[in-house]
Amino acid sequence: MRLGTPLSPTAIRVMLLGGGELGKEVVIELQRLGVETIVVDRYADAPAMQVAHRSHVVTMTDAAALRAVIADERPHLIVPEIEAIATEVLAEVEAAGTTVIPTARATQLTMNREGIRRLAAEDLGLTTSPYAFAGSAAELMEAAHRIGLPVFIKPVMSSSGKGQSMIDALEDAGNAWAYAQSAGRVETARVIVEGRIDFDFEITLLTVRSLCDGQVVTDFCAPIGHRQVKGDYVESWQPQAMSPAALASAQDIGRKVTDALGGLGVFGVELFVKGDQVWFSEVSPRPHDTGLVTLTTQTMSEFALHARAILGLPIDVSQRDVGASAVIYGGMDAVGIGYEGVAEALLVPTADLRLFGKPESFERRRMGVALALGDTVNQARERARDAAGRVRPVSA
Ligand SMILES: Nc1ncnc2c1ncn2[C@@H]1O[C@H](COP(=O)(O)OP(=O)(O)OP(=O)(O)O)[C@@H](O)[C@H]1O
Ligand SMILES: NCC(=O)N[C@@H]1O[C@H](COP(=O)([O-])[O-])[C@@H](O)[C@H]1O
Ligand SMILES: [Mg+2]
Repeated sequence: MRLGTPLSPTAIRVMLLGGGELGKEVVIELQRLGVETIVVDRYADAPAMQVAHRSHVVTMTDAAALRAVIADERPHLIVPEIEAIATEVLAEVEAAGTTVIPTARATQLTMNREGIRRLAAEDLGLTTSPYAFAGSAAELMEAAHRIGLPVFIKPVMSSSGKGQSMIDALEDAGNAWAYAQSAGRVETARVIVEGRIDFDFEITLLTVRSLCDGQVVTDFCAPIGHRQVKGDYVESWQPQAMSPAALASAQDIGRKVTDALGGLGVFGVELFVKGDQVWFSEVSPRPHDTGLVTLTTQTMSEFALHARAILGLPIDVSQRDVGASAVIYGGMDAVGIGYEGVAEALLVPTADLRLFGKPESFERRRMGVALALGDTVNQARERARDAAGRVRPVSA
């Protein structure tokens, strides 16, 4: 693809659907290459909007509204950034000649847990947790009984743990159903019920499909370990030590899943690991929140890798340093909050920060992240947690 000058007839226009913290870093990388960037999200002043050429506030689950903004902007590339988009519109625009990253089909399959789970387990034969889908509280209870407790319940369309719960008694099925209905990213009366995998650790295997001499090649970043609380990541580190057999198996799964989804760009392949055994959990067809750590550990962060790969440019997945990330939550429901303790946080050796600039804080909304390096993963984790803990969100 020939790059051009933004805001001129030669411009390459990239539209992000979703403008959170992950999209913000992708936009910054695209800006560095002189790409014209347009960000669409459900609310004004989303992080990526603040660094893009233009932005639009659109209900992206509304097919007509999404169609209209795409027709208006005529982007060359559409980059979905969040799990709440009317994906049928992406299939339409792809058929009409616009590139969807990685592909419209991949976004359709991954936006709904049912699509990706059936592809992985039933078509590709990958090992996953036992699972069933339920469309009512009664079906949920029946599925939980069949799979065996404890089970995880998640809305089929959700992310960052929204609407997710774990139950270890059948009488809690009704509450889990109600919670899933109330808190998913999109209203859908369907949940996945998954048996619990008793893993030693879980990883994100960032897998990149890029062009090399006109051929698609697959590269893997070093595995990223992470810790989740209430279905949301709170800490990540790179590399996660694992046996050669488990790593080979993880890469084999990563390759199979991303080959099946196709297209170009970064994928976050989520895997559970116990000894040499690896289970596929899910995959994001875009940069992954746990991959924020690559902002400090890799030669090219996952965001730079995504920007380069989708433009058909060469990439380098090498890791330079051992590092970690720790999430900074808002800790309060308030608009336009302040951040104290930033100087103290940056006094932690090697520490760096990203404050996303989200206009509104919620108790459990991710507002920033601390990054740090170390001689060991443990040292990097301690530093990142220390730095994150020194940042104190305060109301206006
Ligand atoms: N079947 C399972 N067995 C054990 N742990 C699980 C299972 N399913 C989910 N978890 C735990 O919950 C976390 C979140 O689950 P999952 O990734 O499916 O949710 P999500 O809403 O898509 O989150 P995100 O958008 O952050 O990836 C997992 O990373 C894992 O820690
Ligand atoms: N696990 C997926 C993930 O981390 N997605 C990231 O969070 C944003 C939404 O945040 P918000 O809910 O605070 O608006 C998304 O836009 C994306 O950047
Ligand atoms: Mg996940």
